[in-house]
Amino acid sequence: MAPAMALSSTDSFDLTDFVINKGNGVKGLSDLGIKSLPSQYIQPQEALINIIPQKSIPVIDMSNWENDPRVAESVCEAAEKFGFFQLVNHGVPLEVLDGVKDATHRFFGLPAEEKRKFSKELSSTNNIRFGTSFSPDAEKALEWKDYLSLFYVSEEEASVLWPSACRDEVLEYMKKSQVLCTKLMTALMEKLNVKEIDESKESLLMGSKRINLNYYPRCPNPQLTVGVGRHSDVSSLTFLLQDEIGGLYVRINEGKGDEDGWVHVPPIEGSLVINVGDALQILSNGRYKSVEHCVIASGSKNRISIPIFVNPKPNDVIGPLPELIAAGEKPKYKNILYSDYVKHFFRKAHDGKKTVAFAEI
Ligand SMILES: CC(C)(COP(=O)(O)OP(=O)(O)OC[C@H]1O[C@@H](n2cnc3c(N)ncnc32)[C@H](O)[C@@H]1OP(=O)(O)O)[C@@H](O)C(=O)NCCC(=O)NCCSC(=O)/C=C/c1ccc(O)cc1
Ligand SMILES: O=C(O)CCC(=O)C(=O)O
Ligand SMILES: [Fe+2]
Repeated sequence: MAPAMALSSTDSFDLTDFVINKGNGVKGLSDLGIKSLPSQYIQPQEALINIIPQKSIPVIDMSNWENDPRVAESVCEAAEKFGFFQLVNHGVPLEVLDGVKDATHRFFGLPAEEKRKFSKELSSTNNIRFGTSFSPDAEKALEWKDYLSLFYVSEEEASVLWPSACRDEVLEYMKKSQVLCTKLMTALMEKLNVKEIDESKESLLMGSKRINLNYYPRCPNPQLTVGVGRHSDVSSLTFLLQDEIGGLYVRINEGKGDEDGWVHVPPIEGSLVINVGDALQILSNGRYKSVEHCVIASGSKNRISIPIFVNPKPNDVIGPLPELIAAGEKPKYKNILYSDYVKHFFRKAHDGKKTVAFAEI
């Protein structure tokens, strides 16, 4: 490791150049051994959260999925009430989960010049992007996170273009989680009286996938910044694999008096965290909740997480499902081209639940 450094505003060190342009990311900063947080990462006070220690999101054991309908019922209930739950005994092999976690460390352990080949500026395709923070051009304060984002098109494209340090393990994880994805979507749809997932529904619910590898290095003054600011996902469902460090917080009882606050999602070995995204909130006409969440940085450990965002296809038009409107529900959202919705999300800084207002009637 490089000798410990103190960066201050008087140093001639060009942080943007080092972190963003040269591809060192916040991992590069952390590896320098800096002793205090650079001012660019200091978040305004309102970004920091009120934590409720005694509450949690549901943990659902899927062992009896096939012969006990109460398991599917509890998934639907959790998606309605919390928008977030953890699954254990979900059927995705533990070796596959360990494999993709190792691969994530392998990718971020590459030299900056290697990772930078996948940056927006140098990548040969928009479907692959290595970056830092969320939307550095639009943010008042940067976020303490590096990422690799992979939009899945085909095995062929992945085998040619994805980084070899993580490609095989990422593909295996995506493949092995598909059965679980179909099970959950089928149950969530049945509860809405949508009996069959035909080709067009399949496209709307799970027509495209993006996987992100997130790296949150050890941070000096972690309480002054965020790993990821408050946001809701724009997916239909997100499958999140986190390591043993912790730091993910979910909002509960939004705006409902003094219970309003944030609960920790404790790491459970072998579990997957599932959350509803904006697309499913819109499709279900607000029945399933896409809930705000954020990540607090760690002062002592390097954390990784690996979300699979299961989405509509970019060219799908999303809006409340026709079955719900036919049953007499008043639509709460307009029909909107999904790629327009996603572009709107990516072009601004994280701003809690505000993205969905873009689709509200
Ligand atoms: C609109 C997409 C994303 C890109 O299409 P494109 O034709 O390549 O469009 P652009 O290259 O013009 O990208 C639009 C904007 O999004 C930005 N962007 C393009 N991918 C990215 C990218 N992975 N990352 C962060 N900016 C990007 C991109 O930089 C650009 O911003 P700007 O340069 O300011 O105009 C297109 O692939 C699409 O419709 N995909 C649909 C499936 C999809 O990706 N769904 C999103 C699931 S991701 C999700 O739910 C949550 C993600 C998330 C991620 C980080 C968090 O901190 C929190 C949450
Ligand atoms: O790192 C985590 O636990 C969550 C990350 C997240 O919310 C996201 O990538 O959308
Ligand atoms: Fe998220």
